[in-house]
This record gives sequence, C-alpha cells and structure tokens, in this order.
Amino acid sequence: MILARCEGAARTFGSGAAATVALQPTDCEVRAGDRIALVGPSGSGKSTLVHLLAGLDAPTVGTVHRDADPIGVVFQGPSLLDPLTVVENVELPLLLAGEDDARARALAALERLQLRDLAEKLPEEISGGQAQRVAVARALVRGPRMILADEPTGQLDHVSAERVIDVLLAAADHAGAALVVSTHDPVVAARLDTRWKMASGRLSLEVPTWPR
Ligand SMILES: Nc1ncnc2c1ncn2[C@@H]1O[C@H](COP(=O)(O)OP(=O)(O)OP(=O)(O)O)[C@@H](O)[C@H]1O
Repeated sequence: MILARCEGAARTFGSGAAATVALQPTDCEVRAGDRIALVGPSGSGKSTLVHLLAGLDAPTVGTVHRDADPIGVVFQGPSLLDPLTVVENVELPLLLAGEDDARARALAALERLQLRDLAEKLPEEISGGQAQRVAVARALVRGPRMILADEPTGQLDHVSAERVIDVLLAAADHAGAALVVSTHDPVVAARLDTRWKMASGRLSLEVPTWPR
C-alpha cells in the first residue's frame, strides 16, 4: 500500500538569481511497512523532502500524493509550544482531531519515552534533548500510519538516541506504519532497512538490504 508518492516533485526557494533548488525533480514512494533512512550532507535537501512528504510544503514542480492519515512528524528544530506544558503539547494533536482520552493517551506516550515525570513542566524547564523526545511522543500519540522524523536524534546521547529509534520502530510496527528518518548518524541509519541518499537536492534510492 502506497502512503505517499512523489512524481517529478521539485522545490525551489526564491526566484531569479537568488533561487535555490533545494530538491531536483524526484520520484519516490513510501509504502506501509517501509523503514527508510534519509541520509546526506547538511543542506542537501532532506528536510525539504520530509516537508513535502508530510504535506507541510508544496512542490514548485511535480506532485506529491498522500494516502496516510494520521501522519506523525518530528521536526528538526524546537517545535514545542512554549505556553503549554509537556503533556498539553503531546495531547494537542488528539484534541485538534477531536479524539477521546487525550490526557491519558498523552501520558502513555510520554511514559513510552520515559518522560512521564516531565508532564507538568513547561518547555523552557526541560533540556533540548528532552524537548526532542517530547516532540517524538507528540508525533506518535495518534498512532500515525506514516511517521516522518527529521533528525530526531540530533541532540541526543547514544543511549537516548537508541531509545528514540526503538520507540519509533515499535510505534511503526504497532500501527503497520511507514517510518522515514532523516539522519546524519550511521548508527541510526543502520537500524532501518532502506537508505535514501540525498546529495545536492538529488535523491538516489537503494534497494532494501534484504527482500521483504
Ligand atoms: N525556506 C527556505 N528558504 C530558502 N532556502 C531554503 C529554505 N529552506 C531550505 N532552503 C535551502 O534549501 C537547501 C536544502 O535545505 P534542507 O533544509 O532541505 O537541507 P537538509 O539536508 O535538511 O540540511 P540539514 O541536514 O542541515 O538539516 C539548502 O540550500 C537550504 O539553504
């Protein structure tokens, strides 16, 4: 089952002499059960592709189709809402979607990331690494069918990074979801089945390391 498909999708920022081609025309598919590491140097276009797959940005050329709801996205930078507590941040996607048991499900999502003790704290009272893990809890709280995580372990030590990847993989397994993780970390990339390599806005796909 195809959850997202890019057909000739490209993204240019700016125009004229100042234009930056962040993503060259790209064909790719994300299917249920995929475990994809999106790797490549800084500025190569990984975040741009993640945002297109998530539907948070639109291609300037080509199309991106999606058939995956809900989608969970972990953003690269700080993304928690400052006035809300940790648990309020995590329950927000449930409240916006009108789903039940928001508080209990948010607390359970925090528990899975060993963050239950931080539930009542404000984002300014927790570390950057803890905030990143809270953002992972928020992305997973609705049981997404497609999980897109942009450098989810960038600020984490190895133990926390392994834990986050464990939780992302478990959540993807549980929901029969697809998981796409952009990462600079070869240890993280090695946990996933397929590698998508990005270089100067060009995506090259590698076949899975074993047949599925
Ligand atoms: N909003 C924007 N406006 C202008 N240029 C942008 C914008 N977003 C990204 N770019 C440019 O597009 C290119 C690709 O950026 P992108 O953030 O996708 O790379 P990345 O591979 O995710 O990098 P990193 O690993 O450092 O996060 C870069 O040259 C970047 O400067």
